[in-house]
Amino acid sequence: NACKLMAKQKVALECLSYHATASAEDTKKLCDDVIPSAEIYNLYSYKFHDFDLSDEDTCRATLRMFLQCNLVEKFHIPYEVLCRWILSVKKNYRPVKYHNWRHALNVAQTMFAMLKTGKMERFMSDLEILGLLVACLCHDLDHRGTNNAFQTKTESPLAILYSTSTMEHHHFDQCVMILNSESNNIFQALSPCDYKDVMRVVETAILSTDLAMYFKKKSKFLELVENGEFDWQSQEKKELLCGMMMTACDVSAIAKPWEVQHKVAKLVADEFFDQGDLEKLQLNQQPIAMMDREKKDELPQMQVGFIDMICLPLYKVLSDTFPWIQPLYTGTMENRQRWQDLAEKV
Ligand SMILES: CCCOc1ccc(S(=O)(=O)N2CCN(C)CC2)cc1-c1nc(CC)cc(=O)[nH]1
Ligand SMILES: [Zn+2]
Repeated sequence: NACKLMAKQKVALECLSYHATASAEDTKKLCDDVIPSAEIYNLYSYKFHDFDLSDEDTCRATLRMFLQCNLVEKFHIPYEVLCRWILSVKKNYRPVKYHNWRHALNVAQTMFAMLKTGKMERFMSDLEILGLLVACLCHDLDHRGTNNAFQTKTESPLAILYSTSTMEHHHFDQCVMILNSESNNIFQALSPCDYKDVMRVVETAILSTDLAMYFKKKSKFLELVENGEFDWQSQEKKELLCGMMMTACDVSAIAKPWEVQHKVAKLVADEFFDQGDLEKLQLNQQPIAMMDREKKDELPQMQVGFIDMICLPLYKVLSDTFPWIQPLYTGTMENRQRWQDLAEKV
C-alpha cells in the first residue's frame, strides 16, 4: 500500500545518501593481499575470537574461508568481485557495540568450523555451503543496535515494511542490495536455477536467525531426531537443519572460552543498555530487565537463563545427532558454571 511504499522509499533514501559499496582502492588492496592460512587465523577452532585481528585481517580471514571451501573455483567467482563484495558487506555493518561486522565474522567462522571440524559439510551440497557462509556474513546487515520490538514500538519505517521478523527481513534486503550493486554479485556465474536455489538458502537462513522463530524450529527438529531421522536431504528437513545451524552459530559466543564469552557478553549488555536508555528517554517507557542498566546485577542470572532456555537445548539436540558439534555443548556448560558462580556472589 502507499504507506509501505513510502516506508520503502524512506529506507532506500537513507541508503542512497550513504555510498554502500567498497571503494576501488580498498578492493585492489585486498585483491593484492597475501592471504594467511586457515591455521594462522585459527579458523578450524570453536575457540576462535577476533580480538587480535585488524579490520584488514577480518577481510583476509573471510577470504580464507571461501578459499578453503573451494567456492571460488566451484562457482567461478571472480576473485576481485569476491574481494569487493566482502568489503561492501563489512561497510554495511554499523559501528554498534555488538551487532557489527565482527559479530558477522564470528558467526561465519563458527559455521566454517561446524562444517569442517564438526564434519557437517558431508550433509551439505556445495551450493548450500556457499549459501550458509554468505548468510552468516550478511545475517545482521545494517543492524541499528535495537531489536524487533523496538522497531514496532517506535513505528520505524522498517516495522511498517515488515510486521514480523522486521530486522531479519531488512538484513536480507541489504544482502540483496549489495549483490545487485555494480561488480558485487558473487553469484554472477551461477545458472539461473542455481541462483534461485542459493538465494533461497540465503533468505531462509537469514530469516531463521530471528530468535522468536527458534522455539518453533527446535520442537520440529526434536520430533525428527526422536523419530530417528538421519536423512536430512528433503527440502523441508534441510531448511530446518540449516536454520538450527544458523542459530547455533549466532549464539556461539556463549560456548567460547570464558575470557572471550565474558568480553562478548559485555558488548551484548552495552548494546542492550543503549536500547534501554533510548526507551527511557525517547519513549518514556521502562525497558525490560535485560535492557535496564539499573539492573546490571541481574546479568549473570539472565545469562544462566539464556543458556538453559535457548543454548543448551540447541547444542544438546545438535550434538546428539552430529557428535563433532559436542565442543559447543561442553563450552556452554563450562560458561554456565561461571555465570552461576557470579550469580550466587551478588
Ligand atoms: C549479556 C546481556 C544479557 O543478555 C541476555 C539476557 C537475557 C536473555 S534471555 O534468554 O532471557 N531472553 C532472550 C530473548 N529475549 C526476547 C528475552 C530475553 C538473553 C541474553 C543474551 N542474548 C544474546 C543474544 C543476542 C547473547 C547473550 O550473551 N545473552
Ligand atoms: Zn546475529
